[in-house]
Amino acid sequence: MTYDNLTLHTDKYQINMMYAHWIHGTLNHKAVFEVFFRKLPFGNGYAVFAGLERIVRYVNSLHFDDAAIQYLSEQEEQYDPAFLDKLRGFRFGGNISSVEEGTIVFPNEPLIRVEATIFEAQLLETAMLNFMNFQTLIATKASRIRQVAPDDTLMEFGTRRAQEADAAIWGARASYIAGFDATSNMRAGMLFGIPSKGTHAHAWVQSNDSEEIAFERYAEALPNQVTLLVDTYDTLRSGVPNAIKIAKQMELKGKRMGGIRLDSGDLAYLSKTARTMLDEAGLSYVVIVASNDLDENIIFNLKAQGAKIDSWGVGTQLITAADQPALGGVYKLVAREKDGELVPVIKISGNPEKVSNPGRKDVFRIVSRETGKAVADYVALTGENEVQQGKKLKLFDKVHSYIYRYVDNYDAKPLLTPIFVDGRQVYELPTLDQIRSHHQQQLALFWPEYLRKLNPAEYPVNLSTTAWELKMDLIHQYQA
Ligand SMILES: Nc1ncnc2c1ncn2[C@@H]1O[C@H](COP(=O)(O)OP(=O)(O)OP(=O)(O)O)[C@@H](O)[C@H]1O
Ligand SMILES: O=P(O)(O)OC[C@H]1O[C@H](OP(=O)(O)OP(=O)(O)O)[C@H](O)[C@@H]1O
Ligand SMILES: O=C(O)c1cccnc1
Repeated sequence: MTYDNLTLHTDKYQINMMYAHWIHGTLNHKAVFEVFFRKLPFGNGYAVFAGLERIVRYVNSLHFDDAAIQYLSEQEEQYDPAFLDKLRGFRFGGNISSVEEGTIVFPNEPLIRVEATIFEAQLLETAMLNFMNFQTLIATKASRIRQVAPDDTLMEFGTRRAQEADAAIWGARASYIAGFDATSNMRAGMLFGIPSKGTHAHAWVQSNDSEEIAFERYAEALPNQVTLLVDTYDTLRSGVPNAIKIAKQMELKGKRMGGIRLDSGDLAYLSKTARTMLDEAGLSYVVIVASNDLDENIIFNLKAQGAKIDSWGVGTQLITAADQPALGGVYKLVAREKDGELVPVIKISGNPEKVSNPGRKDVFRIVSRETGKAVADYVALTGENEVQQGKKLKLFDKVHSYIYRYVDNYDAKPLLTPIFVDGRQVYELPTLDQIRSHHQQQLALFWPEYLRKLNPAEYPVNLSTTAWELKMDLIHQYQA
């Protein structure tokens, strides 16, 4: 069965809560939800926000079609048929603001804000988190890999190991946002305009009578772009010498071999030796590609060992974010309509880190006018004007509030951009290349201490005094 409508791509409890609001006549009460995560993945110092394009497409496409209504009518909840009629007319009519894709983001700041009827806002939670959590996770992983190989070619090779087809293509896109150069996935290439690249598999060599014949025939078929996999039988004794032979034959025809690929064994030793062999044969233009369960740590290590690798194919570890396979982004109610007014709400938890920040908020990146570098992100309640007016701000530690400093002479860049207003898309989706360059500009805003891969400095995300006081007031109210 193929069924592309994502409206039921939600948890049942959302539908049940919508139903309960409908039953009690509270469905049109206004609600404000915010998306944020509490902990950075991979021990990284930042995350790379991604997923917005998918969210925009999803919100625009929301509608309960006949098949969805039929399915809902068969549930053990026995929803009232009048509720199902209500769903038939469902369209998202609220506001969504979001951080733009490629933006560097941090824990405990609002990344997406949804303001709508509780009925509408509740439906969106699951799918939005699904898209944002996965794509942000993969973009962050890709960014770490880019950091250790700033000048090399990075190819995303993960489709065969990805958690199914959507993860493969949206993961390829997230990797490209964060600085990968290409993907092996042709569908991702076609859908998103990501450059696609490929070498060949061991099967190509095995399906020919010899390695040399395999190389010759491959180079004949693809004379303008050929990278030969040299490790099927014996990398240094057979693969590299055969590749050199073919490269020389290509030169006679006025062609140049692209590269060789190493996919097993000691990649540092093999690449250095292969580089020497190629150079001695006058083939310094032939690049060395490596693959085989690579991640940022192995690549960093290989570079430290002096490996002569120009191009990296990274699959499993990237597309599955193997060392941390989920980002814990959440969708929390921060304000609701009560007696016709929007009032802030809080979620109390035994774990102090999980107590939510109440109230409808905005987030600003405070950039020093002296250095051009980001100083802190500042989370303020909507309507607080100090930050927009460039007034002196008090930045205090959220755990030890007696530790504080002041900033002035800054630019405050709002991170949340209006995407939907009254259900209408007001944001023009940028091209993928615009998103990539936005990401590069974002990186340039931060001191390297926040960006380093190992034990990065913690970038401050500060609550405004007013937002902090609101939180304390609500905590005290609940305790009383
Ligand atoms: N010089 C090196 N330093 C650190 N790690 C390396 C080095 N060379 C290769 N690796 C990594 O070591 C891991 C283990 O390689 P493994 O021994 O499985 O490769 P292999 O010999 O190709 O085996 P297989 O054929 O099963 O892939 C891989 O993730 C690979 O990227
Ligand atoms: O190692 P990853 O980072 O996941 O990158 C993708 C892997 O997929 C291929 O191996 P596979 O054994 O599936 O096929 P092959 O015959 O082409 O080597 C390729 O050779 C890479 O090793
Ligand atoms: O093109 C390649 O070399 C490739 C593509 C996908 C997976 N492994 C390798």
